[in-house]
Order: sequence, then structure tokens, then C-alpha cells
Amino acid sequence: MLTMKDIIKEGHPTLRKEAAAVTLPPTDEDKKILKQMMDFLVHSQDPEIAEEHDLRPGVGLAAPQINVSKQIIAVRTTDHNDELLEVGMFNPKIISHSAETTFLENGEGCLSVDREVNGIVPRYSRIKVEGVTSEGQTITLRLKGFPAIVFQHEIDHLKGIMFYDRIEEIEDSFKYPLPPREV
Ligand SMILES: CNC(=O)c1cccc(C)c1Nc1nc(N2CCN(c3ccccc3Cl)CC2)nc(N2CSC[C@H]2C(=O)NC)n1
Repeated sequence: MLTMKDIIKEGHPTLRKEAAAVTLPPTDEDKKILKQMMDFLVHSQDPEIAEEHDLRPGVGLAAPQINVSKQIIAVRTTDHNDELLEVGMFNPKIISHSAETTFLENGEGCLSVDREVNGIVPRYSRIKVEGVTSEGQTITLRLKGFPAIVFQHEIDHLKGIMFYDRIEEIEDSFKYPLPPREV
């Protein structure tokens, strides 16, 4: 099972690389990696297992975080209806997004960052994500709220982007506020 020692930390070069697309259909090895990532999230969210194996809780994980530079992400969280959203994806892409942005008031945490980095991380409020599941199905998800933020955080990892790279942007929009619209 994956534990915290398998998760690479900021400073490791793999976190700053562009991850390679997974050749489709995914191999058994690719599927095993995705299963291990999802199992980590399940274990990290189980108080007993997390305690026993000293796991930090997470709701998302990207393959580069376990030093696998491939476009594979796992997300396990609840949506605004408190429904479980458990999605593993190969080659995820944001195919459209709202102009509107949002952010987590308490900032974002990352399993590869062993420090608290406070600050507003601007994210699209709503996104449409397309990717391939372990069953080889191409799926499209329309997401908003916390799940949308988690997917953006994980897809950023596939591009070598860390959440704190985005913290300065919000000032930019204050610096260059949109001119008032002609009514
Ligand atoms: C610095 N301030 C903060 O971290 C922060 C601080 C307060 C609130 C929020 C909301 C914050 N932000 C934040 N909280 C989370 N968790 C909330 C707790 N939860 C969890 C905890 C215990 C058991 C089970 C679970 Cl499920 C695990 C997930 N997760 C993320 N992120 C950013 S997107 C990827 C995702 C991730 O999995 N990170 C490891 N951000």
C-alpha cells in the first residue's frame, strides 16, 4: 500500500515536469497505479488506517506525486449533495470552464507540501473535465464547488504547477480591475 514515504515533496524535480499522456487503452500497470492512488485516498480518509500508517488525509492525488510522470489522477471527495465522488482518470483535460473564479477561504493544502502556505488560490468556479477511466470509458464531468477545485489542483500537478504558483494572481486582477461595464 502507498504511504507518505511514497509521496515526493516540493523540491523533487518530478513535481515540476509535464507528465506524459497515458497510451490508451491503459495497461494493467497503469491501472494498478491508479488503483494504488485511489486506495491511498481511501486509507487516508479512514481514521484507523490513517492513524496506524501515519497518513495525511487527502481528497486528490496526481501520479507525479508518487514520482510517476504520467497523466493519472485520483479524486475522492463528497459533492455539495454530500454524495461520494470517487473518480480515477487517465489523461484528464479541462474542456471548458466558467469565467467566474472562486477559492478556498482557508487556502489549499497539498500532500507534497509539508508546510502551511496561506493565500487565495484562484480557481474556475465551474469546469467540464474529460478523461478516460480504468474501464476505458471516456467520461465528461461537469463540476463546481470543492470537487472542481480539487480537480484543478490535481490537473495542475500534471503540468508541473503547484497551488502556491497561483497565489499571486488574485492581486493582478485587483491591479487591473475590469473596467465598469457600459450600462
Ligand atoms: C492550508 N489550508 C488548508 O489546507 C485548509 C484548511 C481548512 C480547510 C480547508 C478546506 C483547507 N484546504 C484544503 N483542505 C483539504 N482537505 C480537507 C480535510 N480533509 C480531511 C481531513 C480529515 C479527514 C478526512 C479528510 Cl477528507 C482532507 C482534504 N484538501 C485541500 N486540498 C486542496 S485541493 C486538494 C486537496 C487535498 O487533498 N489536499 C491534501 N485543501
